[in-house]
Amino acid sequence: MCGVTALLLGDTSASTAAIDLHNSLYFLQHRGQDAAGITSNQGGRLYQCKGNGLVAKVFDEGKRIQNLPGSSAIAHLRYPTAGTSSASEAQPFYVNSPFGLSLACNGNLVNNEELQKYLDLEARRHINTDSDSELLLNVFAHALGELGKARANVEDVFKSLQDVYARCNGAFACTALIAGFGILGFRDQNGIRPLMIGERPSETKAGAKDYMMASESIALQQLGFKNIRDILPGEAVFIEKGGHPQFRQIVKPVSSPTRGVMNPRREKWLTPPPSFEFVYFARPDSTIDGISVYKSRRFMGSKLAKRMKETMKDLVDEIDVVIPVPETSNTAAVDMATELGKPCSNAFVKNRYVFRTFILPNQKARMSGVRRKLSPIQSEFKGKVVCLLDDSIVRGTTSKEIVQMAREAGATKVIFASCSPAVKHPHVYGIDLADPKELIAHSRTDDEIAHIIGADRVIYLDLAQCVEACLEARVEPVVGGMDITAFEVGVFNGQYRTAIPDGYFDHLSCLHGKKKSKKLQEEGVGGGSDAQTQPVAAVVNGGPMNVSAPPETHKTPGEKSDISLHNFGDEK
Ligand SMILES: O=P(O)(O)OC[C@H]1O[C@H](OP(=O)(O)OP(=O)(O)O)[C@H](O)[C@@H]1O
Ligand SMILES: NC(=O)CC[C@H](N)C(=O)O
Ligand SMILES: [Mg+2]
Repeated sequence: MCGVTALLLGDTSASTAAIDLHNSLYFLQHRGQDAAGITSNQGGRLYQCKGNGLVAKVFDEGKRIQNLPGSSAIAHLRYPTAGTSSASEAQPFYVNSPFGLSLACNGNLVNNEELQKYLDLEARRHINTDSDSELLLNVFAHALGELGKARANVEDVFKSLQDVYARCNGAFACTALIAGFGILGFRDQNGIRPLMIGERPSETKAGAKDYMMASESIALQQLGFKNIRDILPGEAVFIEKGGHPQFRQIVKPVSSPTRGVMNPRREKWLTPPPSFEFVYFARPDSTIDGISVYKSRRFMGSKLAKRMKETMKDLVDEIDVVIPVPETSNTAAVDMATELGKPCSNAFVKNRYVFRTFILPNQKARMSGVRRKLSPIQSEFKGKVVCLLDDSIVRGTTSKEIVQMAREAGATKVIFASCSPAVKHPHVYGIDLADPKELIAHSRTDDEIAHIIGADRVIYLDLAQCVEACLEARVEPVVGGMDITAFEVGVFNGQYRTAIPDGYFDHLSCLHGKKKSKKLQEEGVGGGSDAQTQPVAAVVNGGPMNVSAPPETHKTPGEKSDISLHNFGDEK
């Protein structure tokens, strides 16, 4: 679940877009901890800094931002779902033709093989990594190039996007930069990944406005952007240098009985936001598709408590205390405890120097991460029946460790409650949950799950209640007459929003197996590092990279067009 942003300053002579974008990445760090990057644009030149690691590391605490001049820029935070964790797959991606394009993508495509063939045999474009986002960028670049123009206009950009929507199957919310021309944002026709846009007055040019796009509203809000509106499913927005946003519905939202259909009476589109954003991914201080993440989590907590009172009354009576598993479930815990009529205790302390564990790249790191991150206040557990509350149980890594810690601290009974329904199916739209065998709830009963994690009882929120919680948390009408009636809930019920090609899951399991053995090799179990075989973009500690100059399109006359690539990571 990556994070993307883009900024175009109203003052085209300003050179500071990367400063704000660098800031924006700190607000979205929870969406991807593996890699980060920014591409900026000054005149006809693109500048780039990207690499593996947290934002602070990649940009050397901000020191590298001074090498990213320009009044426009795009940025990315990566949590890999396709390809590998190599620094060469850090984003934004760049292609020189046509015009000099750079793209950052949050999402996951499910027809990569088909796209690879198309790009190889028909479009004749070279793909240098295993990243699906590089495929998407090349589909777009090819369509734009095929128009055969020396200079593109806004209509050309929108027209080329039609090819992206037609060929790319899966989820994508992207920001892109066209050298010397402007910034672009677009969201797939299912609206599976979020993207929004806001505006603020320019600080340096009277009457002009800055425009920024981001995966979550909090990044826009904290940087002073107002009039924040979601980009709609199937919609794109292009902002030309010195211009205003131009919106275009590239394709209609997908029609299905439950979503993306035109409501004939109200002439509104019904759109399904992604449920996992509300359960886990997004920050509670963000609003997505008009729904407050904070409120949705509070409602999930109170609804789960109601379900517990209905289905396990005797056990509820025994509970002494409700204890959230920090950090995401903190928001739901007070409402749950209030509804149950029990005290709530922050009896697990989160180490503030350890980040999210679920999105770490391998199981060993995830397991050691939990103990490093969470520790119990012993007195709050000793001799008590505790109800531990988490937002989700996915692989069971956190719950297993946490239950054990609660018992070690003296709890007499442990009930484990999950604010989301059981995660039984792979996530195919941007969460690294490809292999169902990794999911603790896949083909298991609640009792079996309780046994595995060592709890006396496990209870989940109902899918219908989870959806209700999100619907009740609406705080703003969605623009464009979109109405929300349903959510993307494939992980819970196995019904996906897009066609999944035959053999896709087997293919993913196989890739996953390969990645695992590669990881073991890197860790020395089986020997051999692949440091010699990195794709060319993975230049260790970067330096300018010699690539062909983009054509003279969208450039101020006399300006040079080249790109300085500065990649970090893959350090062995
Ligand atoms: O069953 P699992 O595979 O362990 O996955 C679920 C857990 O992972 C996440 O926590 P994480 O530490 O990533 O983030 P948080 O601090 O935001 O809760 C989530 O909040 C659950 O606690
Ligand atoms: N989580 C995401 O959005 C990942 C983007 C892309 N699929 C990658 O693996 O880099
Ligand atoms: Mg958690």
